[in-house]
Amino acid sequence: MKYLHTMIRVSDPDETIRFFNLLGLREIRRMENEAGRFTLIFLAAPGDESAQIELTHNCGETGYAGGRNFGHVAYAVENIYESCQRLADAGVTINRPPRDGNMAFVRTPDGISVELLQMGPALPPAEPWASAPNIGSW
Ligand SMILES: C[C@@H](O)C(=O)SC[C@H](NC(=O)CC[C@H](N)C(=O)O)C(=O)NCC(=O)O
Ligand code: NI
Repeated sequence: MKYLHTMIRVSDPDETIRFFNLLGLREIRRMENEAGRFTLIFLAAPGDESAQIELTHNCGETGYAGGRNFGHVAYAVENIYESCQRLADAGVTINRPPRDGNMAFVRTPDGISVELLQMGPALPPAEPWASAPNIGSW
């Protein structure tokens, strides 16, 4: 068996694509279904195209409230501080800052939790992250 993708339903596909673009993912294909009034958009990191996230947008459907049964999707990043700074500069809330130089959590525009993990060993503590508080329900 081979892992293919995780699917999340999204209220605003363009806003969600912009979010994942900040993480370095790029759209690799999309499927419009006129009859079903939905669009599927697949994104992956260049060089890691086999690990995809599928965005499902149902026309006119918004206001998703996250089910407790879904946890998060996780990505390994080259530099957790640079990734979080890029997200923060773009207005994304860093809900669980990388105080330990290793792990951070953010959320997609619909509130899906995304874990960011430092590739390899944790980085040394660095401000502003070392003393940054959790934000929101974390
Ligand atoms: C292409 C393949 O990866 C799919 O996931 S298609 C699965 C299919 N999706 C839809 O019908 C999208 C619109 C639907 N209204 C929805 O919101 O899912 C499907 O069977 N979805 C049902 C599901 O529970 O995933
Ligand atoms: Ni699917």
